[in-house]
Amino acid sequence: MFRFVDLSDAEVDALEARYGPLGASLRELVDAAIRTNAGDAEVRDAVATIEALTEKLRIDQIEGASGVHYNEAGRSWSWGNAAIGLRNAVAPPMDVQQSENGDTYAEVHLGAAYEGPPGMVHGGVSALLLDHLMGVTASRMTKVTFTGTLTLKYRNPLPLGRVVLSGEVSGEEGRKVFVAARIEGDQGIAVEADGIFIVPVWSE
Ligand SMILES: CCCCCCCC(=O)SCCNC(=O)CCNC(=O)[C@H](O)C(C)(C)COP(=O)(O)OP(=O)(O)OC[C@H]1O[C@@H](n2cnc3c(N)ncnc32)[C@H](O)[C@@H]1OP(=O)(O)O
Repeated sequence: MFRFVDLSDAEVDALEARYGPLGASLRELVDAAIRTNAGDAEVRDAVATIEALTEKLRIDQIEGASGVHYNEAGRSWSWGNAAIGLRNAVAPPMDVQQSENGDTYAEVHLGAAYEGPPGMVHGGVSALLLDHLMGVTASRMTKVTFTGTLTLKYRNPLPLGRVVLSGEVSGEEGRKVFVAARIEGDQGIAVEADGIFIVPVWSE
């Protein structure tokens, strides 16, 4: 499930330097595709070019999904992750910062690809980002935790643009870790979340 890979941090850095720009270009492409007014000929041409690029990348592929990896130094990476995946154009990607006391923080720019109501962030996208940040908060990057229950209160619409997420552990009880978190935009808190994260019995 979590796969050990015999790579040094420098080797992981080199791979991230190779594939990171690919993910960034794809995000630009998604935004451009949503917002373009190009005509029939240009769009047909773009489709052919994209299909040719896809063929090129398909030449050498791994089996299945990207997975979660870690190395001997304890570094962990999940390049396909829907919230933080460096190589995943679906992911903003969110970069979760963790302070010494375990509290978490992330600042993300959500553009046209994350729209739900007009000009607003899709509620499911808020849930995705909160779930991930809260999972990191619960795990403190030292143990495996799975989302058991996530309760969301959508208090205000969240305009597209810069959003800030923050979270902290609010309690622990046996294998259950309770986490509180929120996501806010320029007009204040939009979504509040409470979660119960479980340390699975198999990971103990
Ligand atoms: C660092 C990377 C961060 C990534 C963050 C991403 C977050 C995610 O997306 S995780 C994926 C989504 N979640 C899942 O797929 C979880 C699916 N569910 C499962 O695998 C299991 O049901 C799991 C692991 C939650 C619990 O299984 P198990 O270890 O057998 O727990 P179990 O022994 O039944 O229960 C342990 C305790 O947790 C409680 N509990 C179990 N399930 C839940 C639940 N869904 N909600 C609340 N409490 C629960 C039980 O009541 C029990 O409490 P108590 O000790 O007080 O009796």
